[in-house]
Amino acid sequence: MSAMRVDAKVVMLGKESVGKTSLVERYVHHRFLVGPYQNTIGAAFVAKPIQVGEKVITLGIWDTAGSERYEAMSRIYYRGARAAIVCYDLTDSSSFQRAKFWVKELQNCEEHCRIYLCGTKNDLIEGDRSLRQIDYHDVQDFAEGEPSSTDELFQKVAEDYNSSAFQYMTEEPGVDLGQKKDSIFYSCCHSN
Ligand SMILES: Nc1nc2c(ncn2[C@@H]2O[C@H](COP(=O)(O)OP(=O)(O)OP(=O)(O)O)[C@@H](O)[C@H]2O)c(=O)[nH]1
Repeated sequence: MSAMRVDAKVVMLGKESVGKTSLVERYVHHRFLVGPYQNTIGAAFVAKPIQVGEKVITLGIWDTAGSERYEAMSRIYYRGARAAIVCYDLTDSSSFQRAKFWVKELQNCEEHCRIYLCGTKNDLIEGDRSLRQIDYHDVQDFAEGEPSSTDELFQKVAEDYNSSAFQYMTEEPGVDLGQKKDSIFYSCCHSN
């Protein structure tokens, strides 16, 4: 089996059980995990080619373990990432605090990493609005965007990477390609 060339490293971050693995499974394998919840140990990797215009961009997606026990390992996995999908569970306010922790850390440590904040388990709040613990206005202070499908989220990651790589080739040397601190993209993923 030949190895696939990865264009951009993407890291999934967020509190345990927010649904990072499920999001990746849904996107890459079009399946929703059933059965008892199995927490990720360390991290899992999958490469996913995505069509962007006439090009194919291959994302190397690292799905990290959300348990705080593995926090030091997650730091290793986000190093050099061009994008981070920071997930929180819309029905769990503590997961939003944890997401803010990762956003701050990435902003301080990985200036070329674009940040995508993703609210998960939208289906639960669609079934019962009272379960919602994080209001859309709470995220508006530091992120902007629209509810989107999992496909749309990863497509945006690939397109943003592609346009920043293009900028890199055409801009003058010394131009800062880091994401502006106030331009975090927000997505509240619903099933495709
Ligand atoms: N209702 C609902 N449940 C979900 C959704 N996504 C994940 N879950 C459930 O939440 C639990 C945790 O999902 P995972 O995808 O394993 O969570 P994780 O963030 O990868 O967890 P760690 O590996 O511990 O970091 C599982 O029981 C999933 O079935 C969703 O969109 N809706």
